[in-house]
Amino acid sequence: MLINKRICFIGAGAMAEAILSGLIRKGVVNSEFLSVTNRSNESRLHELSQKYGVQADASRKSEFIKHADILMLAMKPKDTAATLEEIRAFTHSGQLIISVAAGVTTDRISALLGHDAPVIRSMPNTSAAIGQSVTGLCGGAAAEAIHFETASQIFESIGKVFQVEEGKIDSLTAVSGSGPAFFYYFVEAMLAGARDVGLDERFATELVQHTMLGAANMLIQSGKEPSKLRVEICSPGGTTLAGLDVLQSRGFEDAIRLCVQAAARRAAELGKKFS
Ligand SMILES: NC(=O)C1=CN([C@@H]2O[C@H](COP(=O)(O)OP(=O)(O)OC[C@H]3O[C@@H](n4cnc5c(N)ncnc54)[C@H](OP(=O)(O)O)[C@@H]3O)[C@@H](O)[C@H]2O)C=CC1
Ligand SMILES: O=C(O)[C@@H]1CCC=N1
Repeated sequence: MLINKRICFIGAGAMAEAILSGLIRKGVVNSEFLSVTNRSNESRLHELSQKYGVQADASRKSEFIKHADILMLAMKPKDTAATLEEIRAFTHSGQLIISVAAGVTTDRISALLGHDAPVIRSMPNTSAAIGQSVTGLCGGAAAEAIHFETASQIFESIGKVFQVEEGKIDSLTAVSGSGPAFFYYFVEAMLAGARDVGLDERFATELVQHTMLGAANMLIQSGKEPSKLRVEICSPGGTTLAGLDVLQSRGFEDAIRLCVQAAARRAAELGKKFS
């Protein structure tokens, strides 16, 4: 066991489950040190308590929060203000606050808490569910190296961790937070294309899954630039160039760049909207 601290999750959704299951699976925190709270869904708390052995009793919400060393804010950005107003009386400046809420700034969280507890803002992604998240971390004014170390330990249990300045976290959100969805959309389109050229769905799914996996591993293991890897596949007058010509003429690169820009803009807008 690496972290000997009580962690209370405020929010019991998909992201909370991905993180707490990673912590337990990797033995970073003993399940007895974990508590989970939500707004009203008691059956969800029961499910998490049965599945992971965490403390999840709706009637003990204020007690869990008071006694926690770390509060993990895992509610939707739109619910952050109401939630912090509800729980602030049970929080104190000796706690480490870690938020996963997209767009909500550390200043905003501190203002809502009304004290100067250290705040770390994180941006994981849904691959956390299989221990392969990419998580960005940034800190508020009171966050020190020790707080980053603790947060890194937590998020390393569900994948890779990168520390960034807060000014860059909206951009990171667009790339690694939303990125899996953009990738899945590309895969959906590949599957539709595979059907168009006469492959049956199950076979096409296997072909596409393993092709994407191999290509992703090539990117990491070969150390080559993606453009070089792409060019290596293109035979003059061959199939790949025939396909790429269509992507280029249909503005594929522009579409992806505008997509990432729009996502980053929305992260910033969420921050303003909930500030
Ligand atoms: N999905 C993704 O890819 C990523 C999401 N995130 C962030 O993670 C956060 C959580 O997302 P996700 O897990 O998908 O959300 P969910 O909607 O699955 O879960 C939200 C949880 O917040 C709880 N909640 C709301 N109000 C309160 C309250 N007052 N007190 C305690 N709990 C409360 C809800 O409880 P109840 O059900 O009872 O209403 C629910 O358990 C979001 O802020 C999102 O931006 C970050 C990175 C990636
Ligand atoms: O779509 C969203 O707002 C969240 C943040 C990153 C992934 N999902």
